[in-house]
Amino acid sequence: NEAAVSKGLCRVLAGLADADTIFALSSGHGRCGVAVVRISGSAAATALRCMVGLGNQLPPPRTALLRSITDPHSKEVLDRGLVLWFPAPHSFTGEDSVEFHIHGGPAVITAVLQALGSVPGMRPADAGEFTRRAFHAGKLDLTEVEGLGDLIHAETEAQRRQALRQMSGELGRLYQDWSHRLKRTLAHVEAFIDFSEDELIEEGVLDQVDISVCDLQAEIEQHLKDERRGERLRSGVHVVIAGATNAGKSSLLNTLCQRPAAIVSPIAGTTRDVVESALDIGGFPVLLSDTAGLRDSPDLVEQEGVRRARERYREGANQNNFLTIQLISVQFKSTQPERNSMLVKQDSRCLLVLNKTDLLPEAHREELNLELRRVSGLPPVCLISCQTNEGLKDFLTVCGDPLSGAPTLTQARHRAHLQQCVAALAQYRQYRDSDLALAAEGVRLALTSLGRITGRVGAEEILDIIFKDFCIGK
Ligand SMILES: Nc1nc2c(c(=O)[nH]1)N(C=O)[C@@H](CNc1ccc(C(=O)N[C@@H](CCC(=O)O)C(=O)O)cc1)CN2
Ligand SMILES: Nc1nc2c(ncn2[C@@H]2O[C@H](COP(=O)(O)OP(=O)(O)OP(=O)(O)O)[C@@H](O)[C@H]2O)c(=O)[nH]1
Repeated sequence: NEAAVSKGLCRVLAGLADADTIFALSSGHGRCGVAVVRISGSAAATALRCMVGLGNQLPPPRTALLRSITDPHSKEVLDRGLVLWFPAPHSFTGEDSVEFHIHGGPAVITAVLQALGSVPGMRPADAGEFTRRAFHAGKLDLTEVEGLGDLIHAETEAQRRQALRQMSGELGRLYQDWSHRLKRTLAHVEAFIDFSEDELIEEGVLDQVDISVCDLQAEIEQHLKDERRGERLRSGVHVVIAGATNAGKSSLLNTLCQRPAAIVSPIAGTTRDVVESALDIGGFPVLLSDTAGLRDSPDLVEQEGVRRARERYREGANQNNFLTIQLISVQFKSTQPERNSMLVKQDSRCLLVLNKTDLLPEAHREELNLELRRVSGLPPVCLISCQTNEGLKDFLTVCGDPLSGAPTLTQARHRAHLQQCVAALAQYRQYRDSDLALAAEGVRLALTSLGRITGRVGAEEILDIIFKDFCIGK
């Protein structure tokens, strides 16, 4: 009972906290031309009235006015800036909101924030609190909130595009559509359970349900089969260049990052340390590593380099955002160690690239390509030359894996819920003939899993996780 009381108390306190009016600097910190201070909550109008001379009226909604902004107590003018009034519910948060667009000097910002803090009922916002309020007001679903968070962190074009699509509700709509279909399906199953004995409902209804469940499961499974492209784009890809000594690994790194980051020399075994460079390849954020060429060497320093290279491949084997470029020189045939240096485990996350094509007569290319496939068992082979830059464009296209039209899964969280959804649909199919109540429960579970993605179910527990990456003022 005590626990219940304290839980209730917490909820009341949380309710009170939510009733606060919050304010924050929404533009970035540091000197800037214009800074935006946002205010949201029931006291927003009060703050506006006591800091801006407006007479008796509030300004027309969503219209910028140039006004003096004053301290509510001393009446001193703090700045002259633009003032906007967004009455509820037509604001970002859905609450009464005000914006001050002021000059970006640190002293101006501090003075305005201090003045706001002195207005009763106002407090500084926590990180992500404006967006949290927008979520609670139903302005955004969780996938849109996540999209917004990603947009703020986006560093490359492809990241920006993916985040914007998600923020605009593309992914949310897909999950919402699946939810609606499942709800209809569940209604049919429940109707069948309730009414079939009275023969008020025909047998065919369940066949229809079977088809819907099957179709949906297939669609979700297809959506899951994306090789985690969306997630990779979100978090970036780690690419390691592997291969024998002198294959041209350092040359490739230098060509891609357009600066002499790694030492290139005709002496085999030049690279020892792992050399890293952050790149933007076709909009994908990529961390590229050059490693020591794999070979047995009596040189102690080179042995350490080879050990570090192997360690890097091993680390990568367990990460899903890891790609290996297996680089091979066209001269590989003549050198047995090159063959030995090929990575043992080769899969779709390993790209076979053939370097130094400038040394290869045109007529020999196809032959070599075939030979390579035979030796490596890998399908796509890119042919490039770091000397002439031939083939690099095609190589980047293959690497860049540009975004296709369909909305992509972007978060491991979504994947987990979708997998639960598929498992629950399988439960329907398993019990459909033996125990229809249990089968219906499967459909209900599947619906719950989908609801968790958009935050219609059990949002509170994950809100804190999502918002921890948000900045203050967002
Ligand atoms: N100055 C300023 N710029 C900004 C924001 C902001 O809050 N302030 N944003 C903050 O993220 C982004 C824009 N997002 C916004 C989203 C919704 C509404 C809004 O007022 N929505 C109302 C009315 C919609 C309409 O008129 O169509 C609503 O949803 O009811 C405002 C900004 C980026 N730029
Ligand atoms: N002709 C030709 N030579 C190349 C090409 N790419 C690299 N080379 C030369 O091949 C030699 C080895 O290049 P590196 O980039 O140092 O090779 P690496 O794989 O990093 O070598 P290690 O550090 O020994 O593992 C250098 O002399 C390069 O100039 C190419 O496309 N064509």
